[in-house]
Amino acid sequence: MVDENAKRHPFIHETPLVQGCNIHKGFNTDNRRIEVLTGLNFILQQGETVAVTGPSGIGKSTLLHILGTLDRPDHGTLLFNGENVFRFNSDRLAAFRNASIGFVFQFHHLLAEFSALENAMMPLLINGRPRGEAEETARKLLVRVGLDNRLTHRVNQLSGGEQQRVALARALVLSPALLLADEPTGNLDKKNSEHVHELLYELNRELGMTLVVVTHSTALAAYMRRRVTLSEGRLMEEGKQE
Ligand SMILES: Nc1ncnc2c1ncn2[C@@H]1O[C@H](COP(=O)(O)OP(=O)(O)OP(=O)(O)O)[C@@H](O)[C@H]1O
Repeated sequence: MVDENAKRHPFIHETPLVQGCNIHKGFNTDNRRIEVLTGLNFILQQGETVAVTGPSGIGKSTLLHILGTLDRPDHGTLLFNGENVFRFNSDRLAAFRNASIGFVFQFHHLLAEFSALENAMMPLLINGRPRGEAEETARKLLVRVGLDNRLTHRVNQLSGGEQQRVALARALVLSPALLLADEPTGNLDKKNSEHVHELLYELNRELGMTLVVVTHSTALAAYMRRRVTLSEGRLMEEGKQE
């Protein structure tokens, strides 16, 4: 269907997936306050891939936690599909986060005593999906990330790279609109890192989720179509690549 408004105003785009307006965040430490984010403005379009880089301690994880709605800004608004999510009550915010945002962190918080399949199924079961459906969805994603032969291995029997791929499958089972990754390959060797970089790239192409990756790795940043650097509390755009 043709959007009449878009036809009249071709320069008006659809509502962005995420819009951050004047985001401020600081912390009180001992008897001192540090201002980490000092007025961030950004837009994340549906399906785009963004690398966030910047020196250690500059606030990259802080930004990712706010994007993931795990932490609130001191000032400013975060809109998802035009909705101010920090106005949701805590139950609605938790349900929104569960359904819309996937997380892949360096320390992936998998349950070591459970199998790869059980870990990947977990978000679906928590979401109330029937066990059979949860198992099938999780199995498909684990096969997709190359773990066909590791489905019933316990997490503590898997290599670091394999564990990170389980974490990736788990983050994607609910088809989130936004996938947030914080140093997803920070503890992996070169070969395993490269595999996870390729997977992130390919899964974004196949599934169309928006992907934001915080990384010190120039190799991983190079896979993202957009790169931004956090510097002195602000975001600087580094350029685009198609
Ligand atoms: N809960 C907190 N309480 C106090 N200070 C905090 C808290 N969380 C983060 N900080 C401080 O805020 C600053 C930004 O931290 P953040 O973890 O976001 O940096 P980063 O850019 O992700 O660093 P790295 O690349 O080393 O992981 C740091 O100086 C950190 O010590």
